[in-house]
Amino acid sequence: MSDHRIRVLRDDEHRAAMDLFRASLHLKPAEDQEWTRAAGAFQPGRTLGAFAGDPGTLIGTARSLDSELTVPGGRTVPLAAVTGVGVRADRTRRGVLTDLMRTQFADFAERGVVAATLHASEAVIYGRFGYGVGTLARGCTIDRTRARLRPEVPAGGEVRLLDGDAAFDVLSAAYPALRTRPGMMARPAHWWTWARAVAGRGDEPTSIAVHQGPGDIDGFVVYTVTRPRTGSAVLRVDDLHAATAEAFAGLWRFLLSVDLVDEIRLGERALDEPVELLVTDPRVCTVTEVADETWLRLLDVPTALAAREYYGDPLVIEVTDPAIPANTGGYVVGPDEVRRTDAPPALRLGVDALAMIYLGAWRPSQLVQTGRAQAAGADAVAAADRLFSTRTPAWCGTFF
Ligand SMILES: CC(=O)SCCNC(=O)CCNC(=O)[C@H](O)C(C)(C)COP(=O)(O)OP(=O)(O)OC[C@H]1O[C@@H](n2cnc3c(N)ncnc32)[C@H](O)[C@@H]1OP(=O)(O)O
Repeated sequence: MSDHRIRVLRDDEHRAAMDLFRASLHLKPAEDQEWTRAAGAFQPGRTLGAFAGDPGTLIGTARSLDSELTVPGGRTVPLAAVTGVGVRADRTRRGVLTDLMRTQFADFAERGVVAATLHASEAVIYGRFGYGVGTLARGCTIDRTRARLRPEVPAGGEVRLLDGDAAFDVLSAAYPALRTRPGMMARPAHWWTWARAVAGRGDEPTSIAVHQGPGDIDGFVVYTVTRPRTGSAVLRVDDLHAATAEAFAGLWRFLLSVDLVDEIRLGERALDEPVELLVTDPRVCTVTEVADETWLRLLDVPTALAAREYYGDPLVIEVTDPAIPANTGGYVVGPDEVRRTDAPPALRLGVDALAMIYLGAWRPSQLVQTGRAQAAGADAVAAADRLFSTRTPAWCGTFF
C-alpha cells in the first residue's frame, strides 16, 4: 500500500503545483506577477497532485494540455502534452511518479487520447512508462559576423516586427497553417498563455517578426538578444516557423541583418532545416547538439497505427505493452489497412520502441541492430524500414 494519494487539483491549487515543479528543478517559487501571467497556462482539470499524510501535503505533480499530433501522411490524432512533472526531493524513488503516470494514462484512455508527448529533463525517466524518443532535433550557432547569404537565396517577402501583447494573437492565428510536418502539435490557448508568460519573464525584450506571404502571414520568428558588457552579443531564436522557401529565406535575411549581434543561437530545430545552405560559408553554422526533442507514448496503438501512412508491402508486427495490455498483440500494418491478427510477426517490439519508429525518428533496422526490436530475417527488416519510412523528418517545434 503506497503512502500517497493522487487526485486532480482544483484551479486554486495550481500555483502550489507550479511551485513544487519549480522546486524540483531547483528554481525559486513564482513571484505574484509571474504567477498572474502563468496561471492561465494551466488547463482546468488537467493537473494531478500526489498527497502524503493527513490532511495531505502536496509532494508530487504532473499536468497536461489537450492538443493534436500531426502524424506521417498529415492526419491528426488527439494528443496530451505532458509537462510540469516533479516530485519533492524528500519523496523521490517511492513510486510517486509511477502513480502519477498510471493515473494520467487512465484519464487519457477515458477521454480517448491517442498519444502523449513530453520533453524529458533526463533521458532515463520515461522509457519505463512506454515513452520512446518520438522526434530528434538539432541545436546550432551561426557566426553572424561571417555569414553572407548566397546570391541565389530567394528574396523573400516583407518581414515586419510586431509590437505588444497582441503580437501573440497574430502568431496563434498564423500557426495552424504552418503546422505542416509529422510530429508537430496544435498549440492550444493555454499554451499561448504560457508563451506570453515566458516572453515577459526575462530581462531582455522578446521580439516578434512575421513574414508576409502573398496572402496571409506564412512565417514568424520569436527571438531575444543578449548583449553582455564583454563577450558576444547573442540573438537566441526561441520559435521559428516558415511554411514556404520564401518565408524561410525572408526570415533568415532579416535575422542576419539585425544589428549589434555577433552570434545567432538556435535550439531544437528540425534536423533537415537547411540553414547552412543559405550562406556562402556553410561552416559559419556549427551544429552544437543532436538530441531527443520529444518523447512519445502511444496510448491507443490500433488507432495510432491506423492514422499514419505506410509504404511498400503489409507486414505483421507484434507489440508488447505491459502498462496498457489492450495494446499488446499482433497487427497487420500496410498502406491499405491496419488490423489485428494472430499471424506470426515479422517484427516484434515494445510500445516504447514502436514510438521511436512511429514518426520516423529511428528506422526499424536501427532498433533491430541494437536489440530493441526482433525481426524474422533480413527481408523483414528491409520491409519494415520501407513500411515506416517518412517523406519528411518529424519535428515538434513546440516547447511546453
Ligand atoms: C515532462 C517533464 O516535466 S520532465 C521534468 C521531470 N522532473 C524532473 O526532472 C524534476 C526532478 N526529478 C523529480 O522530480 C523526480 O525524480 C522524478 C519526477 C523524475 C521521478 O519521480 P519519482 O517519484 O522518484 O519516480 P518513481 O519513484 O516513480 O520512479 C520509478 C522508477 O523510475 C526510476 N527513476 C525515476 N526517476 C529517475 C531518474 N531521474 N533517474 C534514474 N531513474 C529514475 C526509479 O528509480 C524507479 O525505478 P524502479 O521502478 O526500477 O525502482
